[in-house]
Amino acid sequence: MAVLSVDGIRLAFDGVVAVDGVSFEVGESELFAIIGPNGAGKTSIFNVLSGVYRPQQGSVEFNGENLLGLRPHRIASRGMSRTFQNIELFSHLTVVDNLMLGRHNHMKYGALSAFLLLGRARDEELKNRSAVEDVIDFLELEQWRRFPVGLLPYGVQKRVELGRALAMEPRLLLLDEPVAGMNVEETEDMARYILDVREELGIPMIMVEHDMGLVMDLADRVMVMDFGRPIRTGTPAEVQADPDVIRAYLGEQHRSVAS
Ligand SMILES: Nc1ncnc2c1ncn2[C@@H]1O[C@H](COP(=O)(O)OP(=O)(O)OP(=O)(O)O)[C@@H](O)[C@H]1O
Repeated sequence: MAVLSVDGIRLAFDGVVAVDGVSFEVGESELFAIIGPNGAGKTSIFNVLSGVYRPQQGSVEFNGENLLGLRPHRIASRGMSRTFQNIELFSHLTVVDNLMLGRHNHMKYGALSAFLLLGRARDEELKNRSAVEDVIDFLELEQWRRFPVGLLPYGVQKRVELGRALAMEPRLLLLDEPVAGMNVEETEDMARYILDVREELGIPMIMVEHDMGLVMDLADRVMVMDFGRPIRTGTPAEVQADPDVIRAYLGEQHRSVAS
């Protein structure tokens, strides 16, 4: 069954068509990748899914519910969680505190009650702390937990951002260029964590990424975009063999990936 169904999305800004005729589905536990050259419309799709932009046409259903018109925080509270191309963490706060902020959707009680540890607020605080500890274990962040995020190596900061998204206990995870700017070792580490998210946590994901090796290794299916339109959706093998894709986008990269 599809977790997410996107049908016929069109998004334009004052005559500039960012996305047109985009339809796709993401299944349970599926890792769905969106690729395409700069300006192809990938980030715009994420912005439509997370409620930042409202498309002029089309529909988005998440677990059977229409999302169009909902504000970003409402969509997040339904279980759609996102990481960003440029890290969006509080650099002066520690790893633990940044992860706790990822729990805000699960917080009903105010900071004062939590501080005073009153009744249900205390139970909630304990539950949130325990969820954050699970994320720290899962992403092997123990040694960094008390460091301000801004002092950490870049690859670890990206991992903390994934952690913040996981702390929300998402039902769908949107990863916007999770390995951008990483060296080979950091990329391999991140690839392993992404696979663990799918295999151990069973969370479906949509990944926008320029690293073709990573996409072709990890994704179950890939949608290739060009000038705002999808030109092919299929398995990595199908996409890499498609003459339109090779012509429009992969070119030399395809041959080096395939060889
Ligand atoms: N807020 C906006 N106002 C006007 N035009 C926009 C806006 N956001 C995106 N666009 C345009 O929409 C098109 C698609 O942009 P988008 O950022 O979605 O592409 P992308 O595939 O994510 O690119 P990249 O790989 O560089 O991140 C581009 O022509 C871009 O200039």
